[in-house]
Amino acid sequence: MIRSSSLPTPDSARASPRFQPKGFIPTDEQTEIQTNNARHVIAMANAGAAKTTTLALRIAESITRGVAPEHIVVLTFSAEAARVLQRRLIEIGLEARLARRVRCTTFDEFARDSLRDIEGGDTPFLDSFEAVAPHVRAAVAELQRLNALRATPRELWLPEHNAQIADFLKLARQLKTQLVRPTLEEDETIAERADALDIPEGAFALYRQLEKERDGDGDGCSWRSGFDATYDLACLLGAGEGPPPALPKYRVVIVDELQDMNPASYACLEQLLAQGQAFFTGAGDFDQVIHRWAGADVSFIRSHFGAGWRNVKRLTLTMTFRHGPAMALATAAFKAKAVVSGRDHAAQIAVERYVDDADAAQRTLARVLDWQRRGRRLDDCAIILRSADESIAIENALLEAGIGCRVEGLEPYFLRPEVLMLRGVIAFALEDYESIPGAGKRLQVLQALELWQELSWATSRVEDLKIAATQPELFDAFLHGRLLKAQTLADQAAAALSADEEEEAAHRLLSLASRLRREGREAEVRLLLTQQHRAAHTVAETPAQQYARLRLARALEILRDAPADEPAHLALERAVKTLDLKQVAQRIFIDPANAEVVVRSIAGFVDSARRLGKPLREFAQWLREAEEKLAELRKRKTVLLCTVEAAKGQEFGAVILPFLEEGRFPLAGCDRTEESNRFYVASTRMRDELTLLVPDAAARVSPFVAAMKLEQAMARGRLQLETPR
Ligand SMILES: Nc1ncnc2c1ncn2[C@@H]1O[C@H](COP(=O)(O)OP(=O)(O)OP(=O)(O)O)[C@@H](O)[C@H]1O
Repeated sequence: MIRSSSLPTPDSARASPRFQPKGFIPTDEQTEIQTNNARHVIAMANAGAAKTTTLALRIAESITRGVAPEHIVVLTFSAEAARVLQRRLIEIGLEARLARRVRCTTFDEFARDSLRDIEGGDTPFLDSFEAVAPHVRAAVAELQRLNALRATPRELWLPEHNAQIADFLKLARQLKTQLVRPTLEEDETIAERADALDIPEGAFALYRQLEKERDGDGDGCSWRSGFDATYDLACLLGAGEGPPPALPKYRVVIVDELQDMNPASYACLEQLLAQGQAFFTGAGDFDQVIHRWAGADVSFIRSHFGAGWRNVKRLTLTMTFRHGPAMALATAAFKAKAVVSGRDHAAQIAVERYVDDADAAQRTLARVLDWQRRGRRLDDCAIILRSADESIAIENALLEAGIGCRVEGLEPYFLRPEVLMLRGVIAFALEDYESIPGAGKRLQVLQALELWQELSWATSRVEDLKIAATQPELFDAFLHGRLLKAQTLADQAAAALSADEEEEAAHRLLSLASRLRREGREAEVRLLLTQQHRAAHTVAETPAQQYARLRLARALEILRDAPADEPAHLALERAVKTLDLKQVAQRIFIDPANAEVVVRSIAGFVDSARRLGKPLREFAQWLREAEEKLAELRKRKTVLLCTVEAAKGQEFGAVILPFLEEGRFPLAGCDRTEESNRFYVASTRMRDELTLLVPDAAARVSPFVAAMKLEQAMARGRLQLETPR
């Protein structure tokens, strides 16, 4: 490994950095960071002030000075930011073959990889609240059991419903980012600790119980969900029993999005720096904290970051290069801070009023078309949404206009399980399986139907679903043999087995029966067969499954009985009402916000039928064609439809922000400062043009728009451009 001579900069190199980027000349501030001798360099700066670019310069400089790319690691909070930095290395002119060898990853991914090395194997990863919820329920049941055994059982708040479980899981994640261990001090009680943490006693008791379960029976951690790895690694590194486990020894450690760090990720970073005796450079912007839900802890970072380190240089990047003075001034007004533009460009900022969502979608589309008409690249235009479920009207408008769109941070609403499920219902009602193109899509539809009918099927049975998806006859058999048939004890048992296991079980039964017969034990044979007969005929479905089955049968009848020339949306509205999807969503999804999304995406789906005005069969045909068209459009340049979180770190020639209404952005019920940070992130993604879509009624307009003091910013911006520097 290349050691200490690799980064400290000789005076000659300081005067003229050896790495020269392509396409721009670094400012003195950038050069200072690129070539600095200090072991720790920290740069906090505004949006667009070249943080990512300068970190890329620093990396390229290290490589130019002989550090192997493999000895450099970039850590970020979001995967997108890691990708952006890796791309930026190439954009500034570092050879792609070198850039690709630099490890750019998230803190949690890094922690997961490190734990895999330390523990010598993979730990199952649960990637959603839905996947973790059964463990929470089991822990609640265990706590209730233990509590009942006490001489005087305590009154504990324990989550029962999905929404409460979601709240608990969010709280548990916060505790972990703060490195709150489940263990108690000597003589400390659970109630005392809960009190100190300012959380209900039951919540802390459950946190302890769940962590105990996750810890496994002494044979290692039994599962992890998001951010658990960072917490586990931080705990392991800080355990204090002997030397900490070895981490990969990096010579240069780079952190982008520094503001999103928390005590757990900081603990991992400190060890990484210490073990590799690494040089550190980090950059961030406190106004871009939008991940407090995931433990981003500004006060901790402000007060602790680098506090115990020696040889720390805090440097600044004062100019934004992303946009011209008008936008810089609007941002300065919005965040009440100094923002200076280093770009001579007259940014266009337009505010447009809309009457309703459909109108906002049409105006968004008009902006995109105008951008395209002026010869600008579609993929340099982004529509940024506060909430993923606001995409529906816009997706419909883009699709109808033949504009291809790619999504980040959200799922196209056509692929949401509730819409896939409805498409399955339509296909079954019309007996037109071809309306769902391709076996892959049909498989997704079958899986969505399973989910919505609240049926469980062993993962090993996915193969059966795949086969059903390829053959129309089996697709139909799935409807009658699985979805519309009351589940029996035998079905239940079979569902838990793979196809091979089921065959083996049947074979075992036959062998047993024939052996008993050979041995003349007829009574036992009869008993065996009676048991089997009973299992095959005893209905064993939950009330929810029965309700879902009857509702599905009724919805199919409604669609089949619809007059052939009736516009599809009327029959669909009746079917959707019968399916009662909102209530089912509240049961299936852990986060209550999901139930709202379900209602909105179904409404969007029915709305596309309403606008088309055609009968069901033609609507199904249109869906198929629309889907094929979409796939075709995606191969060309596409406009980006994304959430604020996904847009972070990126930049676009044109940015459109629709639905800027009080209650929608800022989103009702969310922390106001964080909402303001989100708006700051979203609006500062623009390079040349920004469109702000606001409601017609002035009283409903998002206060964020007024806070930008646009008229003033644009007038002063123009003046700045006209005045020679
Ligand atoms: N010296 C320079 N001259 C001109 N343009 C520059 C210079 N340095 C960086 N840029 C450009 O400025 C823009 C913003 O840079 P960058 O993305 O690095 O900012 P950032 O601070 O990381 O932004 P954010 O935090 O908002 O994601 C990019 O288009 C980049 O190419």
